[in-house]
Amino acid sequence: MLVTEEFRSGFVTLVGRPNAGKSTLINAIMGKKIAITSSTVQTTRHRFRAVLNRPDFQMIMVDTPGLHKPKDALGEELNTSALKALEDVDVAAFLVDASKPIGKGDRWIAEQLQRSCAKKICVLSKIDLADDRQISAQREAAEQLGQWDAMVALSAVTGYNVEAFVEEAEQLLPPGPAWFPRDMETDQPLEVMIAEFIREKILRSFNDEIPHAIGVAVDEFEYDRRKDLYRIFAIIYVERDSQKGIIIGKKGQAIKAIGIEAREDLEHLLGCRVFLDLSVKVRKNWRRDANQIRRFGYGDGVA
Ligand SMILES: Nc1nc2c(ncn2[C@@H]2O[C@H](COP(=O)(O)OP(=O)(O)OP(=O)(O)O)[C@@H](O)[C@H]2O)c(=O)[nH]1
Repeated sequence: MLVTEEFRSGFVTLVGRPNAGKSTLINAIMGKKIAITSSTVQTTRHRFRAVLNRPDFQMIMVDTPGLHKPKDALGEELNTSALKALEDVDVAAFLVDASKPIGKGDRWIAEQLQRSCAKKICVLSKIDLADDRQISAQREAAEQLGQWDAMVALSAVTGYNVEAFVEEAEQLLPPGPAWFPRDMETDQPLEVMIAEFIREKILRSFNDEIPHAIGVAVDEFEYDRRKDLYRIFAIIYVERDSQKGIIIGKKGQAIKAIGIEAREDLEHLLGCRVFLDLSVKVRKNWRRDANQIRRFGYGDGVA
């Protein structure tokens, strides 16, 4: 590609408390589902990149696991991964949920951020859930948290001001050539995306302990050119026999429903029919086992 003087490119890391809306914002910017989202905190376990290609810039967005007080090895790995993503980035976007009071967690993240050399944008997210009074109070409170190069109040669900965020971030990117191929949208391997799309359906189907206790791995996937069909064999790992029973459900109803929903999403992602085989295995206490966490690719995404 011809690099003109005006072309800008660089890395924008999104950080915030769990559930602040980071993954939803990335999907809204990309105009398609790249990241999984759910109301369960700690949905994001992989640090991955989504690449926004426009004629005059390339913006590489880094989604990070929500920063929080870690309770186990998985939590620690996720925090380390998110903080690491602040090193060597051009822009850090700090998401603060506009509909919730600013808390200790937000203050701690803001402090970490102030140490980074990156340009900083404060994003007030989910403003569709807040009224004008709340938004302006949140704006004032966010200004007290640190020095920001820009502040944007937006809703990733309605799309309001999403483009304004992109424009602000673009202005803060340095001039430079594209770092990634111009047709690339994410650095997540297909296998990882498939496992994540399946995990999302489980997060959305169960409350409480189950979402945190599961890990999903693709055991095998192959494309049948003749039938234009992907055959995918995936394993859902749980920590206890009782959890296995819950995932499978009465007469296999629960796992069947997960399979149907996941298959629809995967057909959209892969652009062809999908045969999906899901099985459930117990791997005791995998969340305390750093090696197993890495095997799943959670945290740094390094298997
Ligand atoms: N109403 C509303 N809901 C939103 C908005 N953005 C995100 N959400 C919801 O908030 C929840 C969390 O969104 P995510 O994008 O998964 O949040 P996250 O910051 O990536 O979460 P972690 O993976 O836990 O770090 C989901 O249920 C989203 O649908 C928004 O602009 N408006």
